[in-house]
Amino acid sequence: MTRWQSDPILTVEHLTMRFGGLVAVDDLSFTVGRGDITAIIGPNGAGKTTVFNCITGFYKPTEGRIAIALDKADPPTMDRLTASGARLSADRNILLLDRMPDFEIARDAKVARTFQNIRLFGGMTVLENLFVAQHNKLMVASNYTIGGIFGLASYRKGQAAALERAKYWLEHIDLIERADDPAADLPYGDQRRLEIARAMCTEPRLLCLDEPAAGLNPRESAQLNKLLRFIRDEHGISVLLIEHDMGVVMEISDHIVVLDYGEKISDGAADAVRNDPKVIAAYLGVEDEEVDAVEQEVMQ
Ligand SMILES: Nc1ncnc2c1ncn2[C@@H]1O[C@H](COP(=O)(O)OP(=O)(O)OP(=O)(O)O)[C@@H](O)[C@H]1O
Repeated sequence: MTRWQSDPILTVEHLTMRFGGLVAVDDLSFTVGRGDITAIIGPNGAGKTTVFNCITGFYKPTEGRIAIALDKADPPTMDRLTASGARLSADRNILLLDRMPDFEIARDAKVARTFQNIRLFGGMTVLENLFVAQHNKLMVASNYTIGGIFGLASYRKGQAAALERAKYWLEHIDLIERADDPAADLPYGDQRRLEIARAMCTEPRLLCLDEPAAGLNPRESAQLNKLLRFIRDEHGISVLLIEHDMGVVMEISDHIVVLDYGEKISDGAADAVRNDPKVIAAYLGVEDEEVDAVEQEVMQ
């Protein structure tokens, strides 16, 4: 059994998102395996970003359930939780993201996200960008008081740990030499990796990346692949990404979910999805009736 079947960290069930009369996501169900790199792919307008916006709390889904399981997911517990109207199960193992505002999804469920367009603080240094990402943790260490910031040993310890974490990620994205430069001065590919490092400084459980390879040259794409593999293999973090660059998707994904017009048309390992006639048809833009013909061609 695959990890997305036996140990899902994220379970999306019957997710529907309507904007007026437009159904952007239509009864979508899929899971994300713990420790897997999972890609959501599909043609423009397929609903990928809308799915991300529902998972990260930017949109409240019209219908459906989105659950994070800290440890092994247990469907009966999930059902009891849904029926109870609460957002956290009694055993504190399952969180229902569709019932949480975005800041709680980031803070409590530990879902981190990057966006299609780069959202670094361009005027701040590279190091400062990684430091501000840890603001929440530092505020906890200060006991949320000014006295804490100036006096508490826990704050000083938290500050030292935040710096260590920032340094660690700068070393792993090969930007330690640029730590004091403004983030806006970095080449585009470096800025993309810095955004991912910034998300990693929040110590997420699930890292959601919206088109991380967009605009990268082949060398930068290779660096990105290496970083994402490192995050999965050395840190065991589950990664969910939206990506149009099929080179990146096929090379690093353990699991691929394909959307078209808001519906799931394929779901499986890279090889299965790559050869799925429905996926080929969606990308080539042929009509439904022509899928059979495409299937025949692929099989030959
Ligand atoms: N806030 C919104 N209000 C109205 N319609 C929206 C909204 N957000 C998305 N849509 C529509 O929902 C559909 C899915 O859009 P979405 O951005 O999720 O697709 P996508 O697969 O991410 O596309 P792309 O690959 O081009 O980024 C599109 O028809 C889009 O116009």
